[in-house]
Amino acid sequence: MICGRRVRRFLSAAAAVMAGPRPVVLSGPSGAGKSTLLKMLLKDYEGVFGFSVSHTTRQPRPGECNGKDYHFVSREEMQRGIDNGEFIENAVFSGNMYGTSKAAVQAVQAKNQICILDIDMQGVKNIKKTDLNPIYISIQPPSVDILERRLRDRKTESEESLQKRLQAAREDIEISKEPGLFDSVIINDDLEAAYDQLKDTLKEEIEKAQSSKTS
Ligand SMILES: Nc1ncnc2c1ncn2[C@@H]1O[C@H](COP(=O)(O)OP(=O)(O)OP(=O)(O)O)[C@@H](O)[C@H]1O
Ligand SMILES: Nc1nc2c(ncn2[C@@H]2O[C@H](COP(=O)(O)O)[C@@H](O)[C@H]2O)c(=O)[nH]1
Repeated sequence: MICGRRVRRFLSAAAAVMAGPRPVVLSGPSGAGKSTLLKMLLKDYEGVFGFSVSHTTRQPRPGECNGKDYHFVSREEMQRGIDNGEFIENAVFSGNMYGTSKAAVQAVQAKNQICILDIDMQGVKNIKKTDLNPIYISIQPPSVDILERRLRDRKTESEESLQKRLQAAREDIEISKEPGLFDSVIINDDLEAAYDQLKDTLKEEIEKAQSSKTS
């Protein structure tokens, strides 16, 4: 009996190792600081994290790279991929289509890296229906007024897009308070403090990923 239990424990530990590190979902309002924080992680922990490159139908911003920041595609191409079952999740945000392809996640997991998904609240709800089993982290702004200032200063949005994003942000701020929806909710007021909190939340996974690289 004890032996059976030990074998089961051994097998489930072995399965966890074989499955690789748990992915990480970073969500939160547009402009809350998700990309800023994830770029810090990717730079400081080279080879430990890998970014799940989403598909989108929105136009690239100055400096954004196709295949690195997003796969920029037409609505027709995106819809074809969705119809062919190529996406784990997809959503319409501020009038544009976004989605996480199975290939994007597999490309990171094949390298045994911690896969980071930067997705909106609809994506969070849809990923919860899958067996991806990520760590869910919400990045929140200190207030809607500060969020608006950051988005305006970023100079990436038209007035129409900015207003849509602010409306989605108000909804996101409310939904993110739902108990159990996120493993951690980080208020990005001071950037360094928010980054420290993010690293602390991911400490165990980072250590596991680092030790599996050296062993
Ligand atoms: N703690 C902070 N204090 C001041 N400015 C910040 C802070 N964090 C991020 N920013 C700035 O706010 C703007 C929005 O940040 P960022 O682009 O990372 O947001 P995001 O959540 O990834 O947005 P989106 O979902 O639209 O891609 C950027 O110009 C960034 O430099
Ligand atoms: N559900 C998904 N949401 C995504 C995905 N990729 C990005 N996003 C979210 O969209 C908004 C807007 O992004 P932006 O780059 O246009 O500012 C933001 O909240 C992202 O998190 C995705 O694959 N699925």
